Amino acid sequence: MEYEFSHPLPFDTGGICIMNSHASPEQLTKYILYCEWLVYATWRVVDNSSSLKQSIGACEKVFQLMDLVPAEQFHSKGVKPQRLMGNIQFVNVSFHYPSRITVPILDHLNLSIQANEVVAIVGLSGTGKSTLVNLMLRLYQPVTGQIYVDGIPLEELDIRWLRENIGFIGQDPDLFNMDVKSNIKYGCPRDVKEEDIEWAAKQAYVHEFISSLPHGYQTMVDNDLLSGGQKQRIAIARAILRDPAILVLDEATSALDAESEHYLKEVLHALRNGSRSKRTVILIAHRLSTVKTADRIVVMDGG
Ligand SMILES: Nc1ncnc2c1ncn2[C@@H]1O[C@H](COP(=O)(O)OP(=O)(O)OP(=O)(O)O)[C@@H](O)[C@H]1O
Repeated sequence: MEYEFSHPLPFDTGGICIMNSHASPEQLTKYILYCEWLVYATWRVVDNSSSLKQSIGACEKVFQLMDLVPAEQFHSKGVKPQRLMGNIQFVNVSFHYPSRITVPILDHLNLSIQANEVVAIVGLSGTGKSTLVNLMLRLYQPVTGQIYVDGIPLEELDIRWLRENIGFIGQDPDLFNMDVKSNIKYGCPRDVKEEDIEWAAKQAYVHEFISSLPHGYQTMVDNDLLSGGQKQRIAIARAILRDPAILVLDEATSALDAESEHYLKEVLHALRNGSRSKRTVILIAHRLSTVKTADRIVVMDGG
């Protein structure tokens, strides 16, 4: 609006100046153009000022986050054994979430998982299957009891080292908006070759699917382009590539079609029998077909 109304003023004053021989037509043209640019620039600045204010607000939040001191557990420099074998022991573990202290989730749980064992954890919804994994990843501390990994109490281990050695694949893993190869490589701390990426994809039974994409491993993907089962298999390949001693897989409760269910069964079979890929596998299972592939089934019932 202001931009449109700016025209009459320079024309009127300019016209008077030309008639009085105070300015030439060329000077008037320049003057009008400069006025237009000035008004246009001012108008754009005013127009963008609200988003500028929003950006300043967002920056403040980012700087506040950057100033936060990391939690105490990330400072601790615990034990970093040469190699993780993958033995896990829960001894008399009881737990309730800090926000719901009156609701016990685990009550004196004892569970021993041997290295290279494939254990399926089953149970009704809300019985504490994911909580078990949360405790193992040290996202929470048991209220009483102790968790041991290879015989070492969990809190004595370096937390970064521990988490680097545990691969976790959630029910609905996220893919990043980049090509499949980079998605599989993401977070891998060592240098990997193309063959390693393909090997991991083959282990996760997703190589054929990736090869059928228009640009194979170079195809750009994101969360919305692939099905839940395809995303989970790519996430399994990502986890396998890191070669963790312990792999935790939370099987999707929904959105897993028959084909993906079949593939998942094959993946578990490969993880159990593949010579290069021996590791402890904990499967939070929701389907009988996948449970059958496990060495042992643990039933969670009332903590
Ligand atoms: N962060 C949390 N804070 C408080 N309560 C929680 C939290 N996470 C889970 N719970 C509660 O703890 C109980 C056990 O939850 P958990 O997710 O471990 O069960 P689950 O067996 O894995 O369930 P599902 O099969 O549905 O995934 C539930 O009652 C849940 O509501």
